[in-house]
Amino acid sequence: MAMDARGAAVALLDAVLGEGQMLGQVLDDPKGPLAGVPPQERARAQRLAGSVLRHLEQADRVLAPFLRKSPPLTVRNVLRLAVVEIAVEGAAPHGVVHSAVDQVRHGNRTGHLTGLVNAVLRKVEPEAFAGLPPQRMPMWLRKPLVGLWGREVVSAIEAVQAAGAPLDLSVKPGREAPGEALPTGSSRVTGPGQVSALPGFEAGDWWVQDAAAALAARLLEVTPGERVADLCAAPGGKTLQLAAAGAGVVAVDISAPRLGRLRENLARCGLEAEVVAADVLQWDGGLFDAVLLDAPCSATGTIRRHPDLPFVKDGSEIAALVELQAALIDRGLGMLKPGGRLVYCTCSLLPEEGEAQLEAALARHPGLVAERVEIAGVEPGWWTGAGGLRLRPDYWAERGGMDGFFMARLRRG
Ligand SMILES: C[S@@+](CC[C@H](N)C(=O)[O-])C[C@H]1O[C@@H](n2cnc3c(N)ncnc32)[C@H](O)[C@@H]1O
Repeated sequence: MAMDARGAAVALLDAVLGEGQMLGQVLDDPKGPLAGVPPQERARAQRLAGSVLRHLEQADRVLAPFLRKSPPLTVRNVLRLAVVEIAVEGAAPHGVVHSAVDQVRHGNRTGHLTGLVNAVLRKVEPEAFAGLPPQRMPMWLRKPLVGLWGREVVSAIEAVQAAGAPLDLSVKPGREAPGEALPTGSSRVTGPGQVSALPGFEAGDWWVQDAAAALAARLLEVTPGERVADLCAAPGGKTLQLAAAGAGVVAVDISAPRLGRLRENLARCGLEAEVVAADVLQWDGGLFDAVLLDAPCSATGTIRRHPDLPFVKDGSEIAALVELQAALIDRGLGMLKPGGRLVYCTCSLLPEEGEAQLEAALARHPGLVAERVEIAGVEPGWWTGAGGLRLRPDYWAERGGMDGFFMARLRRG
């Protein structure tokens, strides 16, 4: 029997919480647990698993009084899904309980736990959910952020993360996109739906890109005809912006599969760029008027779109990333013509991948300056004293927030 959306959601949760896999990895794996699940069911499963991961702490709190002994992970995930569906998704309890019992009955060596699942789900009070604070970030991330911005800001970020992310679109000049126009020029679509079904998708009038991410290319302010390198470019949101602004773009990334997506995006939107598969640290493409460097990072600014991240990452890779980011900055600066500019950005909340990288780059390169420029919709308070732009998920909280990002524009003397 083909797996339905609930079964697929539990399989996703098992892979994230049991095997430390990211949701995208599991969904893209042709031999993974979701192989053969029809697209609509997969999409619903992804949405449900995401909702559970955003509310796992509360679900466990609500379930705890009724579980003297912790059942196997897959049964816990069935219970968590049921509680979240009722309390957060507003599903009818009767159908949810019936489905949960059914899943456990037909599961791998879980049939003997149907009675427990039935009894627990009939006792829990999903209303108890409402009084609980939003799920906290893991301590390795939360602690430094509380030190930096205080508890209130961190709680506001967590509230935005729990609500999930709307869909932001960057619009090709002269075209239109559905949704609400944001102050920085992106369009925001709320509510679930298939991206490819939105008006203008086939025509390539817009592409999906978080509103905060879209500010990096704006900060670079390219003009038509400039030679621009987009380093670490795939899947290409920023390449599309630079190409749409009329620059001659060379897009470089180390990952061939991700560059495949970049090429698809260029083709759909009728835009052009030279695409190079290479390690930026080894690549020599001559000199450029401007460079955009979107360096690999902890991606801790994207938790509202990637609720699996806090359960898979533990911060152990950050030191190596910080080293790589500094090497990439130095390489990118070396590609600039005299007087050229480089925008460095990361979708990280952590200062070592943002503010501290700016400070260290300025110290390593005498004559280098950080430039602050006017960007429509960017509030003065988002700039740091050193001339970087710190974007936090709780900015525009009432509208659904934005990704956390740090970006800075550096000019070579
Ligand atoms: C944050 S993502 C880039 C997102 C992209 N700029 C966009 O706007 O769609 C970071 C990218 O860096 C690439 N990458 C990591 N190390 C690299 C290296 N040494 N050389 C080139 N690309 C690298 C990864 O493959 C990944 O696609």
